Amino acid sequence: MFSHLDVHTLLVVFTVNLIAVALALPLLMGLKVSAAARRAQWSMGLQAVGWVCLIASSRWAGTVFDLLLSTASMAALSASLVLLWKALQRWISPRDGHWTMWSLAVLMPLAYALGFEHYAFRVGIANAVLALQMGLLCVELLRPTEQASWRWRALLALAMALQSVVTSWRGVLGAFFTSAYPHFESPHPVNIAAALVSNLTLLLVAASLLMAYREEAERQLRALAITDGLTGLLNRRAWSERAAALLADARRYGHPLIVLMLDLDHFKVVNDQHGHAKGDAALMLVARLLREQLRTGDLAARYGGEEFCLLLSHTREGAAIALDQRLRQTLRRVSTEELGFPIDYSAGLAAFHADHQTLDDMLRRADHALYEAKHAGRGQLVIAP
Ligand SMILES: Nc1nc2c(ncn2[C@@H]2O[C@H](COP(=O)(O)OP(=O)(O)OP(=O)(O)O)[C@@H](O)[C@H]2O)c(=O)[nH]1
Repeated sequence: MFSHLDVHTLLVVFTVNLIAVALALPLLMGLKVSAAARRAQWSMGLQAVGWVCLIASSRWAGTVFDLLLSTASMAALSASLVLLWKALQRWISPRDGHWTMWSLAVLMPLAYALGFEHYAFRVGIANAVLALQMGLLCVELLRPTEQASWRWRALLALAMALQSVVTSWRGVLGAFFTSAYPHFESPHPVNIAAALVSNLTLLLVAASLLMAYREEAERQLRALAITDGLTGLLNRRAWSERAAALLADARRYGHPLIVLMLDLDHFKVVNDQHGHAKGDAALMLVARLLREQLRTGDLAARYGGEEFCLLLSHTREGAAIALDQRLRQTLRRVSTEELGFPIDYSAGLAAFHADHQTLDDMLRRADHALYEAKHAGRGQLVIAP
């Protein structure tokens, strides 16, 4: 059915489409994108360079240009898969393994160039390594993860699996049936099928990369909506929603729970004496220390300008007082070391102890205790009755 198709034309069409996709991605995504999206863009760009070099190499078959261009092509194709791997690491979740991918991308073109005179060897090894890299990408994509939707992962995995199969076929033909596949444009049915599959998988890859990029942008927007821009802590609204849910759990299961409100002391003086930038640095430092000191499950928010609010779940008064002391000492020491002046805060603590209490009740009690701490001379914790 496909025997009248011409491999050279199919591969040229594929390469033209590949160039179009490589140019369209930065246009559609923009140039100021995340590291993952940038790597995906470069991956398609390198793949296009690889195919242009490979097709150009056939013009100078058997010459030194053939050696140079086809080796460059193998290097570019293999490196493009490494970049795709690195994009996936960010989009799916960080996982080691890029050293294996990089080693393959360095060793394969080297072996290809050194064994250039031995067609069966170089075609076999190049296609085997490319197919292996695609297979590894496919496995990585199919690994269960909560972080990325299965739709684009499945689409990209399908593309990688198909491409890996046809690339292995090419390798087997080149290595063991050399007379049937004397060059990469040979009109062998397997080669025609491979060229058709490449055109199909290009579409799948482009679509899934755009879906992955959109998903990442949506995730970033959602994160922006719930976090404070300066400190990266939860903002007041997000904290209140999550705190209300934790409070409902505490009420249902009878867990102890604490609300702790912190307000930095004499912060206006910090801004006036050291400048607004140092004031911002102080707020970021407090946020960093809170992140370091709190347990998973606790919630920290920047509640107002220089006010922070903590919800400590499964925590009794004694443990909260110990946390306050630890945090206060660390803040005094680290602010002196890093900012050049000490920072302290006043705090109000409210423990959950009455079944009918709402989050607003606890916040009111904590706020009142904080007010008393300020009036009692600052730099201290007051426990609400
Ligand atoms: N640098 C910086 N300063 C902020 C930010 N938000 C609020 N502030 C400052 O925090 C200061 C709060 O001042 P006040 O409410 O008078 O409180 P204070 O000086 O800390 O005094 P006490 O709370 O009574 O100890 C103001 O000078 C605000 O400009 C911010 O995002 N960055």
